[in-house]
Amino acid sequence: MIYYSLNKNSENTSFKDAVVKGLAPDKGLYFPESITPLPKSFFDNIDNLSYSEIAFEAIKQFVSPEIPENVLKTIVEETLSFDFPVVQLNDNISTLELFHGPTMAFKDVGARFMARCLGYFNKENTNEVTVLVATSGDTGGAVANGFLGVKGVNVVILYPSGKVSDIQEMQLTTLGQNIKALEVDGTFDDCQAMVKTAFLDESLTSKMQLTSANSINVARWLPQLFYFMFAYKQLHNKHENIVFSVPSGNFGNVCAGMMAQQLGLPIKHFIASNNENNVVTRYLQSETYEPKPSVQTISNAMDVGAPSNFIRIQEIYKNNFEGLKENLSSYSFSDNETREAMLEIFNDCNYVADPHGAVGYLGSKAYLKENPNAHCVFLETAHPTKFLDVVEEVIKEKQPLPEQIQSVMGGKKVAISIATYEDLKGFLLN
Ligand SMILES: Cc1ncc(COP(=O)(O)O)c(C=O)c1O
Ligand SMILES: N[C@@H](CCOP(=O)(O)O)C(=O)O
Repeated sequence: MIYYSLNKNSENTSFKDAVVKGLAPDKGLYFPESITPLPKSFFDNIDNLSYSEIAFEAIKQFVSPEIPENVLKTIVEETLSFDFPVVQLNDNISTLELFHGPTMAFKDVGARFMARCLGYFNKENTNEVTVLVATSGDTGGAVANGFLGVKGVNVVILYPSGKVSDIQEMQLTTLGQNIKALEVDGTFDDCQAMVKTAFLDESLTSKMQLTSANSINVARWLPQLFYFMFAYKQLHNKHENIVFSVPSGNFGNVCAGMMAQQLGLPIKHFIASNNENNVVTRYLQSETYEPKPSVQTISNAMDVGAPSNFIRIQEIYKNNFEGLKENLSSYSFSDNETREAMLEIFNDCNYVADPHGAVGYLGSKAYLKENPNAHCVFLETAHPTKFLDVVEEVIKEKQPLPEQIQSVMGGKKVAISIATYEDLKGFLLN
């Protein structure tokens, strides 16, 4: 597949180069040159396909010819070694649980897929690659886990000090080996801006090969389209009019859902469910795109003021505002509403949701008021115990800790404090 830069000021490139570079030289995100829908028979036959078979068919065109089919099969099978169950909460609302991987958030699939692609491309390369990651909570842990011990790859994670949960912080600061954590005096947007600046800094890029493991990177972002296909497989015999409510921050996940739809997946509509960081909710109301500094919320991984992937969404819709509005609704909710939703889901559905999933639930309810015939699936993007304080305080019940969470408890935090881009540069050069 050929990829082009959305800033339209760099040369087109291959999948391999897009993965190894992360961001185009003109600072644009890469986007595939074409999307060929899968045949109708693929969707008609989806009941007979395993998750790995679905994923293989769905991603093949985006990674070939650089990743041969036999290698891709192995990458996909290794990536998807856990479950993605849909749980029905009532007649109109289900949740797709995306937290059964090693770090218990939906980032595990993209991180594992990308680590394997980079490992494959790096096999014969003796040069080391430095993977820079900005995280508001979950990407950092997933990338740390996915890339731990990968030969020739150094990972540097930037996270906003005091703005991630305790468990998220342990997941990204305690592993050691080739994983380094930088605790930034700032917000997630500051971390993301520093990472993007580093890619453009020739005094760095002339000395080291930098890439990104944020959804900037197509190998991290595109595998997220699998989720929507996995949910469809589980639901299409029971429900028509499937609508996905995606708790959104950097907008990679909902944009990946739109890619699944471009491949032919019959999705009726998307809902981008936001916390108070609601640049896209405001855009759909006013047609004015006005990023603002992020505010801190209990759904911290969505505390993003300037979402990276919105430009990819604009590209899918060719900047047609009305076309986008037909396919995407967006709502924004306060922390109080989120807490009330967590309690309602617990009392009415006997289900424990995390704050991000609860925002997705609220988006489903808001949409259903106007569209009562839809079946809404909100993505449960992280396990509730990653946000133990908030969850236990709201539902007033102790939660058992899954093995994946227990395994990082009590680890020794190692992180270097930084405040400016110059600090980051100094760290990388040393
Ligand atoms: C738990 C959780 N939910 C939702 C999101 C938002 O996803 P996206 O950035 O793809 O919009 C994130 C962060 O990416 C997250 O970690
Ligand atoms: N919410 C994310 C922010 C980064 O998103 P990404 O999908 O671009 O990596 C996080 O948890 O770090």
